[in-house]
Amino acid sequence: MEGASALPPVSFSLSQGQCLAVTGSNGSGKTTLLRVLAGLQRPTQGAASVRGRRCDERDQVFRQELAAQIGPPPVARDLTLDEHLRLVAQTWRSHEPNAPGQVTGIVQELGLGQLMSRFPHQLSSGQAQLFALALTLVRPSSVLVLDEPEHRLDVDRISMVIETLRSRISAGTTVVLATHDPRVSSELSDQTLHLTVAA
Ligand SMILES: Nc1ncnc2c1ncn2[C@@H]1O[C@H](COP(=O)(O)OP(=O)(O)OP(=O)(O)O)[C@@H](O)[C@H]1O
Repeated sequence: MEGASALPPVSFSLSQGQCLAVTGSNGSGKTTLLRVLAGLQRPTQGAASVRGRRCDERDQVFRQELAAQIGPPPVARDLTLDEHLRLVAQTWRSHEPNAPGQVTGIVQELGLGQLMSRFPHQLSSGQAQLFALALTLVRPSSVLVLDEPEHRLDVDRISMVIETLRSRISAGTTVVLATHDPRVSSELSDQTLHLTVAA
């Protein structure tokens, strides 16, 4: 619809190690807000910044700060999960001697060990969701932006994701997540931003 607003006016700031849960009904603008924060979309009004730097995915300094999982990630059909994760870890952590250890740790945290030799198209939808999260966590970041990290997960896997994110937040990572799950919001967030459908 021409002239329709995808996101109502919002304003917030977060300190290091805080978690904001963005809630609201379908179409209220959660993903749009996350896309703005991830620098994938410019707001038509207002501004978003991370550590004083405008959100822009083309800015390499910004990209080093913020990792986002918004929708399914692009994947290579002929690389296994293990190869994907090692590729991302080696790209972002080339100067870290323990880059392979980072992959192992995340695979364990998210219970993906049995799936590492599969291709992405051989995963269930919930397994694909966990893999997408692993791809996001395997690279360094001080800010995580996650769109419905509980999407398609069973209750045990949601607990696993909550624990994984809780440990990142305790270690100082700032998290902004959109969620439809009150448990994710109540167990992780310091602040909640509830969006209502823009007029
Ligand atoms: N590519 C697009 N082009 C035009 N309008 C869009 C586009 N993507 C989303 N919108 C519109 O922007 C508004 C906000 O959508 P958004 O995806 O941010 O909502 P959401 O809160 O994440 O919804 P959900 O809970 O269903 O994921 C909706 O009215 C939607 O129809």
